[in-house]
Amino acid sequence: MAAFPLNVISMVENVLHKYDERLDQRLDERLSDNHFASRKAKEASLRRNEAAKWLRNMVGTVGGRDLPAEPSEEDFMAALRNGIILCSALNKIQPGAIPKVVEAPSDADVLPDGKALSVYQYFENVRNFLVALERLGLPTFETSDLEQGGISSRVVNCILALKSYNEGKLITNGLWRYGGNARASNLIKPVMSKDPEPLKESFSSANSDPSHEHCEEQNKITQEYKPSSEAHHSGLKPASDDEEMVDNEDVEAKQEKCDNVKYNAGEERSSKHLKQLELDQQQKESSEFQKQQDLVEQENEKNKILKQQLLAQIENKRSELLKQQQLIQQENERSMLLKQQELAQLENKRNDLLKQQQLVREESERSEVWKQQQLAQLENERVELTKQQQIVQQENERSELLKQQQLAQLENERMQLLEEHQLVQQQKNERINLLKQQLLSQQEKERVQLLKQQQLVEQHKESIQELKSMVYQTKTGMEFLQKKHQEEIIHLGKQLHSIASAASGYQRILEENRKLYNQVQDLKGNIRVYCRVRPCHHNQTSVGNIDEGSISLIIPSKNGKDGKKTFTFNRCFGPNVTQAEVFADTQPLIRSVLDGYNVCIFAYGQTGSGKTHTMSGPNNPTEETVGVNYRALRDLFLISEQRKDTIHYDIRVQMLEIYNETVRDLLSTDGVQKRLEIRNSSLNGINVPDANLVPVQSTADVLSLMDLGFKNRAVSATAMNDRSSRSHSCLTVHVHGKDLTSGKTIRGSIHLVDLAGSERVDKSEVTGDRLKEAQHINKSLAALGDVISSLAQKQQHIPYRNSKLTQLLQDSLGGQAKTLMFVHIAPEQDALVESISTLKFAERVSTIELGAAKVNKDSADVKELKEQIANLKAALAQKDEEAEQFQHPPSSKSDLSVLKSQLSSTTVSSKSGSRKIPRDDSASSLEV
Ligand SMILES: Nc1ncnc2c1ncn2[C@@H]1O[C@H](COP(=O)(O)OP(=O)(O)OP(=O)(O)O)[C@@H](O)[C@H]1O
Repeated sequence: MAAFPLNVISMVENVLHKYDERLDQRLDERLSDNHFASRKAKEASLRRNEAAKWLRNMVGTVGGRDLPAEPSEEDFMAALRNGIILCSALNKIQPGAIPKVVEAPSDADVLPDGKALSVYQYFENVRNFLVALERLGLPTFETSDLEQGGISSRVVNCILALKSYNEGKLITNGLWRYGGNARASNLIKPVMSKDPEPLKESFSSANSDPSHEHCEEQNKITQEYKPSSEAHHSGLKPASDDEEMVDNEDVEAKQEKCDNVKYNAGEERSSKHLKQLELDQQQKESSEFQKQQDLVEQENEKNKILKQQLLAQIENKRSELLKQQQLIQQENERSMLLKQQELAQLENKRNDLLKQQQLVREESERSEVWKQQQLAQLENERVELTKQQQIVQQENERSELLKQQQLAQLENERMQLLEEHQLVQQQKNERINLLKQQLLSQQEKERVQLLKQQQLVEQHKESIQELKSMVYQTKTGMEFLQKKHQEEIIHLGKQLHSIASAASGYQRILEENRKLYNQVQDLKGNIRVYCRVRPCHHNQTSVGNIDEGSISLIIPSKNGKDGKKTFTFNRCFGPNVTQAEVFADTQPLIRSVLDGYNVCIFAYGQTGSGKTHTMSGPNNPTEETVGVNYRALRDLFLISEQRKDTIHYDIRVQMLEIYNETVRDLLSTDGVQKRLEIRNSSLNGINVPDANLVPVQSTADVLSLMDLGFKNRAVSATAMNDRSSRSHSCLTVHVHGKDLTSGKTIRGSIHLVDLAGSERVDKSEVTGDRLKEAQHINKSLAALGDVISSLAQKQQHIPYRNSKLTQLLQDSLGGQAKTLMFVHIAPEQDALVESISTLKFAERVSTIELGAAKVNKDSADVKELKEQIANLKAALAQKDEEAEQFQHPPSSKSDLSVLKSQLSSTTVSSKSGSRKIPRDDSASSLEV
């Protein structure tokens, strides 16, 4: 947690601690102050109430109407301020003690000036009262004590003293606790009284007979409670009936008391009674005290509860504060965490975005390059197409022209023949008509000249004979002409037949040509091994001399004299060889695939030696740097396009991966990587039925499928190369062709195999899964070596079943199949051991010697084949000539119907396939 919240917490804790301390202190102070003050107030109010109660008893409720039973200090002072109640009470105790009391006007009485009596007018009452008290020796107070702000306790003390005096006077007739001295008693005189006797009387008889005293007392009491008329006379208002009754009861009780006293008269009884009274008084006081103590205790109890409540409240507040602190702390931590998470998320998002941007950029660059390539390709195709269209058009035009010429010629001939025929017929008719006319005239003449006519008949017979012979001659001439035409038409038919057979011969020649072509490929070797050295990453190269067919490695020795090891292959490519040069020897095999052969191209070598570079090219390939895969596919589609008039090709693609001896479909789009089985069927040969076999129309189609395949391919990191492929990938193009003339079908395929890195296990510093992968890779590569070398040695048993790789490629690794292996080595000095092991493997599978021997052995055949090809070319030239001849129509005339039938049969045979007798010049660059 940050330092800031800690400081805050400690500060809050300090403040709380101090607050607690102060709170405790104040509470204590308040409790003590409150306790004392409330106790005092309580006591004061008790005393005030007691005084009020006594005064109300003394002056009656009516007289003391302004004085409530339990008055507040204010009310109490206000009620006594005019001194009437005080004077009345004193006069009750000591009648006539204050002879003149200034009375308050009754409610009905209204002063002349309409105002209440002023305070000063009552001052007289208070002053007289105080003087009387002084005389009685009772405690007094200042007149100002009755005003607001005065000391009420002094007034209350004074009244309670008067009360005690009265009680004492009633009971002990002068022995009372406030004074009790004779001086005080003697001093009591009526104030402003003209008749001081009553006072004198009462105080002078202080030590007289108790019974007398009691009687006196009774008299006084009786006097005190005289009928209302007397009370009225003494200045007090008459009491109400209830009050009167209570007073009477009091009087009766006192009377009874007096009677008892009388009854128990005597010193002893009197003293006992006094003691009893004192005890009562003490009990009363103690009960009073007890009450006060109880009140104090109750107060304490209440204070305790209050304190506890306060403490509980404080505790609650403290715990609430603590909770709030914790919540704040938690909130701070949570917000810190959230901030960190947000930051992390933002960072991740930023990284993702950067990656995506990078990917998008790469993708767009790549697609741009591909677009350009495709555009170039399309342009080429378009140009090619235009050329072909032009050629076809010219051919059509030429044949159309020929036909028209022939037709025109035939029409001319027909017209000529018709004309000739009509002429002959006309001559014949004319002659017949002439003869008829002559005969008619002759008969006429004969009729006329009978004799003459006989002679003439003889003459006519002779001329008819002549005419007959002439008609016969004409007929014979016609027949001769007819015959001649027939012969000519038959000759034309023969010519057509020979042209048709020349066309089919051309197909046969093409077929033979294909065979010869592939025989030549065979002679070059069915298994060919090429070595390729990639550019060195630093100066210390282990590669010595590289010539066309061999490569030597420099073997350093400890004695400083370096050794040299040479390896021989079909061809060796140095670091500066272009991709086109590498592909040059592969190119003829693409035609073989379209001729129905199986071809297998491998890239072998340790990780980082350049396998992918050879097969696919660098990361962003250009027209010059694209690899074998692209070039092979480009040629495949180009040749199939060139042959489209004679053969229809169906091309399909499969892309498989062999990882840890399991076959997986790299063109799977559902994301599920199933383990696939390799099957061998009599119809389709070796195949993987569950893998996707996608029909393609162009190189672009294959490239997009390859992209999908590369994405699906398992690529994992090793200590040597972080882009190392740990599986074999196999792109297979299946070609199914149908000859449009003969209906024959052709099946061929090409496998483009990028093998997994061939490095040794110990050097890869791998364990666990990686070790298992490496073991599987090495095992399958060894199995491939075994199969190829067994094939090269023409052994009886070929161990195809030792690995999934050889099982999968079985159809393309034997018989007529062609195998090309590009062996890659890294030229660096530290890769020397690996390079030697790679080249040894390659030499083992290489058939260079066998191929060479075969070339030597069959060199005569090659010559013969070359001669055959030359002969075939000559034959083709002859056929061309014959075709040329066909363009010139026969000059002789023959029967029209025969000619027509010959022509119609020629057209039919032309439709059935010999319409065009191509030399296929456009394909000549690739074909042979
Ligand atoms: N003939 C070459 N000319 C220029 N650069 C090359 C050549 N051959 C390989 N390289 C470069 O060397 C590096 C490693 O090559 P490449 O990735 O093709 O090796 P590899 O054997 O396919 O490795 P892996 O087994 O990891 O796939 C790449 O950067 C590649 O571009």
